[in-house]
Amino acid sequence: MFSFFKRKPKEPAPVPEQPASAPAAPAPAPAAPLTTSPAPASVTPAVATPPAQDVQEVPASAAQPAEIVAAPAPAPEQKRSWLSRLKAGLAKTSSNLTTLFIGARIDDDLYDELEAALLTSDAGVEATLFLLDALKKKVKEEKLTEAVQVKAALKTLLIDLLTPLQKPLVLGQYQPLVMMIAGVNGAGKTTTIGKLAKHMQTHQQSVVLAAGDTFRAAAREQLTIWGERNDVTVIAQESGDPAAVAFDAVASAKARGTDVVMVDTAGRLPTQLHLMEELKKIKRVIAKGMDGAPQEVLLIIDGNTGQNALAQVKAFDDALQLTGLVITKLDGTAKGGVLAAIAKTRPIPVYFIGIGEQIEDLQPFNAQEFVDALLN
Ligand SMILES: Nc1nc2c(ncn2[C@@H]2O[C@H](COP(=O)(O)OP(=O)(O)OP(=O)(O)O)[C@@H](O)[C@H]2O)c(=O)[nH]1
Repeated sequence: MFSFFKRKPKEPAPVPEQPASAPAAPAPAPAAPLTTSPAPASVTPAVATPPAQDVQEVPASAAQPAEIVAAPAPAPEQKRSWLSRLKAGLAKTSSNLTTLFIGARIDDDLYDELEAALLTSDAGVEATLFLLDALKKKVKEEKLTEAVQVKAALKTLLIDLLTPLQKPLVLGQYQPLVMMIAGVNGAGKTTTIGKLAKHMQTHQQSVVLAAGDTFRAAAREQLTIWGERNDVTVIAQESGDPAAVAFDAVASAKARGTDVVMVDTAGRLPTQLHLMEELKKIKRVIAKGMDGAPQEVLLIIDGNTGQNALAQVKAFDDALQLTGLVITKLDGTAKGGVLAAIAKTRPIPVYFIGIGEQIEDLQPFNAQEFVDALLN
């Protein structure tokens, strides 16, 4: 049910036929500029792959007016299945946050319990205090008297807090779109790349992968085998310069007119400064291969990491200027509140969340769905 948006060229407005004697038709109004306002969360693929000679390094939007067209809505049963799996995945975080409302009176004890529950869910001090303050104000202003109303008010506040994180990953804006993927060891980088590549393929996007995890030969082999099985070109090198692998992948995509390049990188801790420098170098070298690339720099975060995730976001963002996050392994974690911490402290778009190992377990982040699953 992965929802995509398609960017397609705008049809020129039809010019009505004029009789020879009629005054000249007025010049057509200039095409509306491509909207940059956030559309509903999703990945956004684009126009069909152009032939290699048409490959451009400027945004397609600059060359050709385009519009974003929503993909057809998913079948209701697929949507239900995702929502119920999301709910099941978030059950641990959810039970901490919801049981305290059962039969509760609205008093200091309730607020204390809620504070403890939010902190336990790793919402962090800043977001927790912000939510509690706003909630107390709302309870007073709206004269709420029932715990269930307080819970509903919390839901509204949480949706408001998380909605700025909801942003689509736009595909088709660049040829190719170059995505660099970073994160600590085991966060789910390679798995996420695989899932995204499959989703993109089903939406007629050609993909090339750069096996930039040159530390582990096994990682390179794993990606190469995966690519062979799934008909995705994988650029890998025996020798270990991840920046060179990324550069080659971009060159290959430009030559072949491939839509998307995803550059895998080896896992590293933000405290390993020389490895963070290596990431910066990979980014610089990609830019030498294509002006403005990588247009997307994603950090993959293990949802079980809790507050440490925030430290990761800050460190990787400082080093790489992240454009998006993917939060994996939200299934089975009690720390799903970390999204609130991110929203309050470093609101970088969360393009996708993962709740399992299957392809369909990675979906665009939707604040309303997420909070519904958390607080219902
Ligand atoms: N339960 C669960 N497991 C996941 C999810 N995403 C990834 N995994 C698992 O997490 C493990 C690590 O995933 P990888 O994709 O290898 O992680 P990585 O970041 O590439 O790891 P390194 O290459 O070691 O840095 C694998 O067993 C994945 O199947 C998820 O959303 N839920």
